[in-house]
Amino acid sequence: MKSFKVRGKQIGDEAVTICAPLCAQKRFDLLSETRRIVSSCAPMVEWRLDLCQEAWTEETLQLTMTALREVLGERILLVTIRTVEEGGAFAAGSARYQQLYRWVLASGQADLIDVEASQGESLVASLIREAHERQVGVIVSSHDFAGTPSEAEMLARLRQMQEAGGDLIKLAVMPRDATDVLALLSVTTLMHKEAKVPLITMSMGALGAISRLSGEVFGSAVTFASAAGSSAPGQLSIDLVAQTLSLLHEALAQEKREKSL
Ligand SMILES: O=C1C[C@@](O)(C(=O)O)C[C@@H](O)[C@@H]1O
Repeated sequence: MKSFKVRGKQIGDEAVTICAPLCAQKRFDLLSETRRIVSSCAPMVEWRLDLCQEAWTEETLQLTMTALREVLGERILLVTIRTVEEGGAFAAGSARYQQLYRWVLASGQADLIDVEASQGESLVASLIREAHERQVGVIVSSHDFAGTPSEAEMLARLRQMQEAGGDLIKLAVMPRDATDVLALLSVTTLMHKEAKVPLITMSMGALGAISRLSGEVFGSAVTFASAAGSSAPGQLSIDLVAQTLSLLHEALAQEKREKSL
């Protein structure tokens, strides 16, 4: 697996990066929520733009992005518009989807944007091109809140998102039982071996929580954990996630050191 450098930090090297979602529903609450996140250990923040109910104009969005950046400092800022079809709140259609992302890119404040693969090849390709012109990275993503597809289907989706040109690729699925969690982890390990870009996967809900803690073992580069609100079922509190990740990281690092002696 390759890593991806963003804002001077490497995503996809050994240690898993923690990303805290910013879920404010009103523009008025955004900065106070951002300050709560900033007081946590999150090196990366995801602004869920779809959750913030506001009649955005280019001006208000850019002012908001600038204000967010001021509070976030050097933390990585990912901006996400999650559609209703994939578990989010955005229902305004693809023209508005593209317009909002264009304004986000024009603000010069985002480090990464999340583009759903289901938006279709041509929209995904043009958003990737526009993002790259502004040195912004793109996570191409796919979410299934209704279930966990077969391993073959999950692998095919991941390969397709890599083909589409994502700098990172992300798959979130909902387990019905423990076997579904194993299927997601198994696909993650397989893809981790062949992928040319960092991979982010999660099995959602309480059943899948283990997948949010075990990225270093199976090959998922980023985990979403809650510092000021949760954006998906199964997200755990950031402090517990950070402790568990470092426990596992230290165990793996120690074994590596011992083997190299
Ligand atoms: O794609 C993802 C992953 C996620 O759905 C999760 O399960 O943690 C949370 C979303 O905010 C994010 O955009």
